[in-house]
Amino acid sequence: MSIKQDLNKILEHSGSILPVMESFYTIQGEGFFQGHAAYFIRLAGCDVGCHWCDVKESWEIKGHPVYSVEEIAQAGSAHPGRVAVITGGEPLIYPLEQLTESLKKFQFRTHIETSGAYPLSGNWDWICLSPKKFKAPHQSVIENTDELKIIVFNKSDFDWAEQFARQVKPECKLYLQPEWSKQNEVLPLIIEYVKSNPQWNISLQIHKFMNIP
Ligand SMILES: C[S@@+](CC[C@H](N)C(=O)[O-])C[C@H]1O[C@@H](n2cnc3c(N)ncnc32)[C@H](O)[C@@H]1O
Ligand SMILES: Nc1nc2[nH]cc(C(=O)O)c2c(=O)[nH]1
Ligand code: SF4
Ligand SMILES: [Mg+2]
Repeated sequence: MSIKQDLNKILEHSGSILPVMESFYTIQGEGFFQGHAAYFIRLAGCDVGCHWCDVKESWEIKGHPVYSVEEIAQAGSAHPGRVAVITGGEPLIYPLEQLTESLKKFQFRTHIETSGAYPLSGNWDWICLSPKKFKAPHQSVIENTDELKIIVFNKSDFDWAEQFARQVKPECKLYLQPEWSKQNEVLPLIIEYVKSNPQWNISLQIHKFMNIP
């Protein structure tokens, strides 16, 4: 079955059940909450197709177990941290109201990592938008973004980043994150860019340096 057919089967349940590739209690390695303990829930399924995606195993829905939103939230509640980060895959391919409602019942703060390629759903304490050239982000996500995180693959990405910086709300945090395999090449450019444009910050994927999930 194609991802579309697998997706439609899940969508019949209106977000009460979701496919989970993995979940883990770790340290947020990126962006504004970098260094904070957080419970990550990685939903399966993405059709954005970034060629440099560091979790391509998350693209397919098939083969990943499906759980109720209560089971998903309950599993995380065993840990002392009270930040839940929903990532993927592209989490917004699913309606996420029921998941965020369940997480709130367990006193979680709800954070999302998204490309914004689908309309916003769910009740979020923090929205991190990492827009992609391969599928443009929805206005509903852009206007509610708390943190804009641009992946820098080459020097043309700085102008591209500024297009989004103009669209987010004024208090939105701005981050430039090197594409992992291009780090040696682009990090010096990012450093110079941030020194000249101090409204931007650098985000490195510190979990990869610490060898943690
Ligand atoms: C795997 S994605 C999942 C969430 C969502 N699909 C998205 O792209 O925002 C999680 C974060 O990792 C970033 N990311 C993915 N591959 C990367 C890479 N090779 N280097 C740096 N960041 C990467 C994404 O841009 C996103 O901010
Ligand atoms: N530690 C850690 N921090 C992260 N921040 C965003 C991640 C993601 O894949 O969404 C991620 C991840 O995979 N691990
Ligand atoms: S949108 Fe996110 S999960 Fe999907 S391919 Fe791009 S980086 Fe990977
Ligand atoms: Mg990751």
